[in-house]
Amino acid sequence: MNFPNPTHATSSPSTSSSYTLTHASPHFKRPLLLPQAICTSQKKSFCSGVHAEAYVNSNPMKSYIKPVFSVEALVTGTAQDVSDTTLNGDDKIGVLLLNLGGPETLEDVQPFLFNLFADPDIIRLPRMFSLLQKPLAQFVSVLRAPKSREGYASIGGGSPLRRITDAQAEDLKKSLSAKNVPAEVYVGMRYWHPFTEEAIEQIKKDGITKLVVLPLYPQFSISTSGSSLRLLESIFREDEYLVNMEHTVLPSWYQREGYIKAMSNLIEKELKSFDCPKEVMIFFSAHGVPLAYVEEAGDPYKAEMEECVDLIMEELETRKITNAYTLAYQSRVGPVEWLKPYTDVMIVELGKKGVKSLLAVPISFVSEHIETLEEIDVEYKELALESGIEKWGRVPALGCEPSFISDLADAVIESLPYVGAMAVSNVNARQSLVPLGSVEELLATYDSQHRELPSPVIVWQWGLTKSAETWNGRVAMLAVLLLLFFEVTTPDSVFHQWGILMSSLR
Ligand SMILES: C=CC1=C(C)c2cc3[nH]c(cc4nc(cc5[nH]c(cc1n2)c(C)c5CCC(=O)O)C(CCC(=O)O)=C4C)c(C)c3C=C
Ligand SMILES: [Fe+2]
Repeated sequence: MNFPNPTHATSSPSTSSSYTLTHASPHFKRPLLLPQAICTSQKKSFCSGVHAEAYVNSNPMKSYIKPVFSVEALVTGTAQDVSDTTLNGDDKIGVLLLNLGGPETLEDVQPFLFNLFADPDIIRLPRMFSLLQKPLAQFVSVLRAPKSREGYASIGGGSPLRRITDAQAEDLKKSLSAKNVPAEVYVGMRYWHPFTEEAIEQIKKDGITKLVVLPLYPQFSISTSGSSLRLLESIFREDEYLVNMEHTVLPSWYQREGYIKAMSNLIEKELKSFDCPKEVMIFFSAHGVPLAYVEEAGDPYKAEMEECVDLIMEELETRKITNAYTLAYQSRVGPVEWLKPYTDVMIVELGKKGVKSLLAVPISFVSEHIETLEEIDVEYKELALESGIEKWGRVPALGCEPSFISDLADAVIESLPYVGAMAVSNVNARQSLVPLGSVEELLATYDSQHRELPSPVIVWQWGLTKSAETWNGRVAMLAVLLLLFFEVTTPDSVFHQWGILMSSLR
């Protein structure tokens, strides 16, 4: 194995005084888990003469930060030099795009929410109560559905996520083909159609031999890419075909130059729509996660988000754009502490401080969805205008932006030399041998003890306001407590049977 010497691929963030840094780490201090950019790049030629930038990480345990990722190969010393790798003529390449999924109609909303809340990476109950996951998901989804349905009704009656992700898949396929890498691109959603299981069935039918797994989240979180990869891992583990299929995972890709440039282009363009672009505060708004995910389970989400924002601001600075900027976290649910600062609180504060122009930049997701179209465009805009901010703008999500799609295609091509087989015939051995190349390793890095996490959803229902939702929440809480009580006091709990019944909702 011949790895290049580590070098710093990213320079330290600008400390230009023209930036107003209002997020939590004023001196860009990063927690220990933060990816240190210990990689270097080499130009290599492979795959029908395609030139690609291949990144090789020198530290297997930190490989999650790199676009090209195969911990298992690195750990076992089987990583190949890129130049040694060619695709043989019989190879059929597949790319699996992983995404969240969203309800397509208002009738889909409750079962979609059920799937979301049934995910232990969203609500992680204490181990002894894990059988209550489905009854609880049913309960919470029924309670949440009316509010959620209202939101989806206001954006046209359903989530645009499937349509946009399908379009991204199609464009990615075209872009790969234009770069002389013919590949099939599949979409596997976590909580709604087309489910990951459906995508996998198609991958098997099509006889794919090399698979690149690409979660459509630029930054890694246990609750998003982590959850999708955990599901994928369990599907792989059960299946002889998949165990023998070569694959690799790109766990997060926010550091890619193409992505950073594409985001910067959108921001630069949108700034021009203001009368005085220099006076606009650039307001990055990321989807939040409960604080415990980061502080207790080791989710790198916050660190990756902060670094991502730094990289975008550095890129803008090279274009002489040195606006003040802020990073805040939106969409929190309930009084458990989520990542701070909160978007709504920050908007009010900025208004009080006399900020007059704000450009919102959704940063954690690459498609328009309910939280851009409703939460940012309607709720936060209204709040901003009430708070004294006079001019409001919003950067669109990347969607099918050609330079972004082209960069995703490059990321896929760069990862091809790192696909590796996990051909283990012994089922028991498979359990301990990281079936999905790097996935288990990756999850173990952050979530090694699979600790109990605070359940944002139950607590979120337990508010102190006098709204109807609060009363729903209190009833919900009472019912949950009763459920738990019966579960531990009755010898043959009825809730087991509920769990079985509810699995049919999937
Ligand atoms: C990086 C993005 C996301 C993170 C992190 C994330 C964590 C997370 N989400 C919930 C609860 C809900 N999320 C919902 C919708 C939703 N979430 C994301 C992205 C992230 N979630 C997206 C893109 C969407 C919208 C999909 C669409 O249909 O357009 C919902 C449902 C909508 C609603 O009722 O508000 C819930 C609920 C938690 C609890 C969580 C972290 C633990
Ligand atoms: Fe969410």
